[in-house]
Amino acid sequence: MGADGAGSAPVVVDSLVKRYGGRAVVDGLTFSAAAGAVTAVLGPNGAGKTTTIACCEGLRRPDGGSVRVLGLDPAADGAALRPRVGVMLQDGGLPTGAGALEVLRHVAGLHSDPVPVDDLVAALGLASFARTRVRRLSGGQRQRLAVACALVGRPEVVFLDEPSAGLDPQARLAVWDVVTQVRDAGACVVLSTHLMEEAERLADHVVVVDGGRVVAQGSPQELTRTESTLSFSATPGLPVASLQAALPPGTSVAEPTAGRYLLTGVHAGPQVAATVASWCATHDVLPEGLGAGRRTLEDVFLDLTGRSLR
Ligand SMILES: Nc1ncnc2c1ncn2[C@@H]1O[C@H](COP(=O)(O)OP(=O)(O)OP(=O)(O)O)[C@@H](O)[C@H]1O
Repeated sequence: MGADGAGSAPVVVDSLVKRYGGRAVVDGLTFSAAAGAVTAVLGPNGAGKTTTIACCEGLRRPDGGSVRVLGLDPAADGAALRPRVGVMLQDGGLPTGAGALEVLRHVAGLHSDPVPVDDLVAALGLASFARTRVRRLSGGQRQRLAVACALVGRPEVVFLDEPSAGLDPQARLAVWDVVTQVRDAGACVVLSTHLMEEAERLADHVVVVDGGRVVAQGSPQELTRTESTLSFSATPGLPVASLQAALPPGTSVAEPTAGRYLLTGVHAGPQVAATVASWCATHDVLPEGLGAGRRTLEDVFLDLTGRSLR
């Protein structure tokens, strides 16, 4: 979705560059995020996700390229965007002296048609710490409160920086449910994450970022689609050209990370598996985990960058 109709999308990031001390930590990043969809900016620590989201929120000024949110410049048009955009910062950014519910009520009061606070309290499990001061909340509690504050104003666009980082599995599911509801109500949700599962479960469009650049983007299905893939693990440094030569023409064999072998361009049927097993036997190699399967986003990232997301 996200890349289609980019000109009219609620969020359009075009060739964004952000430098710190002369180093481009965001280096020509382009993507757009559609209404009624979750767009996940997925990448490892330091990939530039927070910086990108901060530029979208108007908290950082781009050094190059442009960001448009609802057709406006977030760095210059903050006052016009504030009522229409929900923001959740990675460190919470909440007043620490007030009680959790007090903070949420206060934020709700800034909006003309807020979501009933009790609904968010129930959906995100905030009741048990409603009266606790923000500074005394655990990281996960603070995180859930920050998500509630980002959503309470029924924003047209929501930016969530690592919304479920540090949450226990139950709280994570609660956040995913709420985000899905907001998306289904028509909002444009942009979130950053390094959690593969979060991107796979939540996102309609995934922008895979590494070193401040987009290395791939598409729906999780598009990114992981492949007619057939066969993989196995074995001793690093096997002669892949020799294995490739033993397989049907069009097959390609790669070792994206040491000791992990990936076959693409071939129908991964029993014959191919048998050929791999036989080649391994000839080379005195035990192929562990030899099997066909859909690639995960983790595989995609690994294949594109040679590194793991975690
Ligand atoms: N204010 C700053 N001054 C200098 N360098 C910065 C600043 N903010 C971020 N960086 C650097 O920019 C790079 C990208 O950081 P960013 O926080 O955008 O990455 P990220 O993808 O969000 O990572 P994480 O998953 O760890 O939050 C990192 O190398 C970081 O150290």
